[in-house]
Formats: sequence, C-alpha cells, structure tokens
Amino acid sequence: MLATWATSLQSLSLPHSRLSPVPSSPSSQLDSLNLTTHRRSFPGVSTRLMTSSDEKHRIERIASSIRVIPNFPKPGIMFQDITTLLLDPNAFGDTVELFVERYRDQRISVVAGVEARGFIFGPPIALAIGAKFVPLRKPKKLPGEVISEEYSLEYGTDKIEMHVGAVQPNDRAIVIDDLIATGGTLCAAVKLLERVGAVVVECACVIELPELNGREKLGGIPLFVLINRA
Ligand SMILES: O=P(O)(O)OC[C@H]1O[C@H](OP(=O)(O)OP(=O)(O)O)[C@H](O)[C@@H]1O
Ligand SMILES: Nc1ncnc2[nH]cnc12
Repeated sequence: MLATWATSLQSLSLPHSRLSPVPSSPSSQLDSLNLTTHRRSFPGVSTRLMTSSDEKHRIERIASSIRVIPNFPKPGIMFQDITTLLLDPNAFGDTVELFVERYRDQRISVVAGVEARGFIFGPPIALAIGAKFVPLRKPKKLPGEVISEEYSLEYGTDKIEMHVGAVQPNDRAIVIDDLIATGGTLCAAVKLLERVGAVVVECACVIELPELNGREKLGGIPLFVLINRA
C-alpha cells in the first residue's frame, strides 16, 4: 500500500502543549455531536463520532485518490497530484472532515492557507470551525500592505506574503497546505504569523514526504499529516 496513516490519527489526543487535548469524556463526546453556532455544517462534512477504523478507512480512501505522476515537473520528482482527490467528493469531504475534527474544539481563530493548494483545503476548514481564512500569497499578488518572508527552494529562493492587519497579536493560528517536502514553505508561513504576534498552534498537511525531513525546519511547531509518501 502506498499510503501509511499517521499514528497521531489513531488517537485524537495530542502529544504537545500548544493544542489542548480533544475532550474524551462521555459528556464532551455528547457535546461534540451538537452543532453549535460556530460549527456550521456544509456539504460532505458531518459531525458524527468516528472510530479508529472509520479513520483508517477514510485515510486509505484519501491516499488512493491522490495520483502520482513520475518525473513532473522535472526528472526524479514523484509529483503528488491532489487534483484527483478533488474529483472524488467523498475523499475531499473526508479530508476536510479529518482536519475539522482535529481543530474544531481548539479555539483556532485563524486558518492560514499557503498559495496555491492551501487555498483549496483551508477555506472549508475555516468555515467549519468558525475561524477566519488568511491567504499567504506568492509575491506581488496581494494589493494591500504586506509583510514578506523569503525561503529556500531546491534551486534558488521564493517568497510568501501576508496582508498587514489580517492577523492580530494573540490570534491562534493553524497553517494548512497540501504537502510538506523540504519544509521551507511552511517555515516561512510560521514566521509570518509569529512576526505579527500570533500563536501558531500547528501546521497541517494532507501529505508529508518524510525523507526530506521538512518537519525539522518547523522549529518545534507541531505538524499533523494524514498521509506519508516515500
Ligand atoms: O516543503 P516545501 O519544499 O517548501 O514544498 C512544499 C510546497 O511545494 C508545493 O507548492 P509549490 O511551491 O509547488 O507552489 P504551487 O502550489 O503554487 O504549485 C506545495 O503545494 C507546498 O506549498
Ligand atoms: N513531490 C511533490 N509533489 C507535489 N508537490 C510538491 N511540492 C514539492 N514536492 C512536491
């Protein structure tokens, strides 16, 4: 099987201090079945309680929906193509739902999505957990005043930018992208948020390429992923 599912998903209790544990008592489980005002439902995302076999099934469905294209965009790269995941409403809905289950009770006020593919997963998660969505964009795309962070690519450098005023000191943020490879992009995203005083609770991706050790670049910020790909 190409996919493995992250051990952190087997239990939704979290191993680090920035994220408070997901409630597990019978009463809080009942609470989690009730839609509150900030937990609006939307197509494909339910609020039922999940068992670990449900989670495994959903993650396998997500993993099998992601197409791998060898040698794109250059020789030697196994490109993880999430556009095929988007063609499958069940897999897309499951993906969003797994993130919503993890973050809905964590008092997250900002979901920051990295251009371009973080713009696909971030907004439905933000809507479902009642947080604002903040786009982190490639240079010269945002019209207002911005702050920028440069980061290294395999060859050369790139930059991402965020609007001044979009995030306030003491906002509690998560950063969403489709994939972490070397970690340079997420590291720059974390720096942007921390520069304006936000607490970055966690970074979250659909896919991790663990051989590239990207999570080590995150300076202690936890990383949550659904799928590891060799
Ligand atoms: O961990 P890293 O080595 O930084 O790489 C991960 C980034 O690479 C891809 O985006 P890309 O830069 O290809 O931009 P795109 O989404 O606009 O195609 C991916 O969507 C991540 O954002
Ligand atoms: N292998 C890969 N597939 C998709 N996006 C990527 N970004 C960096 N490496 C990637």
